[in-house]
Amino acid sequence: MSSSIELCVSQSSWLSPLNYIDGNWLPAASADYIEVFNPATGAVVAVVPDSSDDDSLLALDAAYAAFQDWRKTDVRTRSNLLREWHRLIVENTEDLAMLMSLEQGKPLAEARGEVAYGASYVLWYAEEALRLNGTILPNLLGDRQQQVRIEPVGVVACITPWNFPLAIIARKIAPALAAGCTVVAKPSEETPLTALALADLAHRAGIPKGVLNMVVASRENTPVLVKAWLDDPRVRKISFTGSTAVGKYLAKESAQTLKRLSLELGGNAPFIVFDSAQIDVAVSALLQGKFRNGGQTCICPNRVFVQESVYEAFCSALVAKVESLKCGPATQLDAEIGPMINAKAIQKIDSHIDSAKTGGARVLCGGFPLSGADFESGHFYCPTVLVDVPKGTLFCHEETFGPVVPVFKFKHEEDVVAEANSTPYGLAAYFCSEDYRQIERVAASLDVGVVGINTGIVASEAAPFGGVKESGYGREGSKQGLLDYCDTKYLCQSMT
Ligand SMILES: NC(=O)c1ccc[n+]([C@@H]2O[C@H](COP(=O)([O-])OP(=O)(O)OC[C@H]3O[C@@H](n4cnc5c(N)ncnc54)[C@H](O)[C@@H]3O)[C@@H](O)[C@H]2O)c1
Ligand SMILES: O=CCCC(=O)O
Repeated sequence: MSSSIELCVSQSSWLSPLNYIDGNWLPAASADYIEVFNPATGAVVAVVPDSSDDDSLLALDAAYAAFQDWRKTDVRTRSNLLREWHRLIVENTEDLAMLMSLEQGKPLAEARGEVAYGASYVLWYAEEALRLNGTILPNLLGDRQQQVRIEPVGVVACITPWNFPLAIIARKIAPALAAGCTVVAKPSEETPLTALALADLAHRAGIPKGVLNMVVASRENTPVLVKAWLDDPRVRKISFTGSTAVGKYLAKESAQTLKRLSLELGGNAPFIVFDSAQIDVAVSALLQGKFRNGGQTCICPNRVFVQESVYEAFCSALVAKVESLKCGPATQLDAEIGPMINAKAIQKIDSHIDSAKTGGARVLCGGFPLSGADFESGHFYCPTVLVDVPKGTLFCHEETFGPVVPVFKFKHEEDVVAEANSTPYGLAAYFCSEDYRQIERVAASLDVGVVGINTGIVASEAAPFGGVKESGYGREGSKQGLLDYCDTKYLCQSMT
């Protein structure tokens, strides 16, 4: 029998938030609002401002003004403010996790994990800020000294998706502030509450007014709100995480003012099981990666390729595990898979499964949305394993973003590597093998930014995270995630 709780956020201001601009909490200039829903129940959790370009320009004015001082603020002060922000995030883990589960649906244990994960980037960049050194070049010119300085790019616009409401925005804001940039941010309209709570904690940490600004808008108003930033030369960088379609639009529209871009876009990760793999290791790696956030993770394995000699053994071990996964709302403490974000997500999953079934795939478990009292909103999908999936089905072209494992059979290493690389995406790839030569060969041949080998969990604040091809460019995490917010300035000074 599972124990259940009420999702209860003790800080009531987090449930009626406003835009955060220049250190103040403001309604939208239009005074319009939008509702935020709990994807597990369909109930309205809160209302937030439906902002437009008036609001995004106000935020930009504040960020631009604040940049003039923040860029000159000594690095120790910036680092200490980030440390204090980190401390408050950790101290408020329970409220942040409850809020995240309410608006995004992920199980509470996973939401707590995301708070720790997101906070780890804030601490990392508080530390890395202290090591952002320039260089004096070797004396080649004799009478002139050459030095290279690292400077903040300026005002950064951060635009984020709904699937990791805390971690993704934290790992943009923290390095931007560490580098000396100021920020205008727009979280997803599906999950703005956690981001606004982070802004509240940044305010309490003492981050000066105007350094961080956050505005929220409906899907309808978002293009006009963001266009004001795209067209304005004061915004020097866009850091975006979301779909490839929107990423391409931002790249095109920001070309007029030649902004720097970091684009963390969609993926279609392959997961390859070679015949030398340990089956139990491969199954558990797949479960870790695939079912994170109910399959709604950009680096989730989306296509599973299994070598023919281990195909039957792997599939039956996999099905036994998948059948035992527990779905439910975050109010049930033993739930492992929460709801999908909305009804459109359920339709997409169904369409991928239908396309595979039409091509001859067999469903070994799941294959349908869940109904009943625990699944009130209709947004829960039964964890699914499909086998004998033919090439060319929708799984091969688009990310599914749901708890579905399509399994493809393969014979030869070179064929599966070609197949793995055969999408326009290049974010993550995984494989399981115990053959060290094969590990080296395959890791080198996969056209992606992130590779998991005998593991399904790869991300950490110390690692550069990001993709190649149509999964985008730029990296988050690691030193590189800080340098992406910096410009290089070369000084050549006469010494005579
Ligand atoms: N590579 C990564 O690190 C990573 C991480 C998480 C999610 N994702 C990807 O994000 C997608 C899921 O998130 P989503 O559905 O929120 O993506 P999305 O692209 O629809 O939305 C992302 C953000 O962009 C905003 N947006 C939408 N239209 C816009 C426009 N015309 N101009 C400016 N902003 C606009 C949205 O309001 C939201 O804040 C998936 O493709 C997933 O793979 C990638
Ligand atoms: O969805 C993408 C982010 C996932 C991660 O940070 O590991």
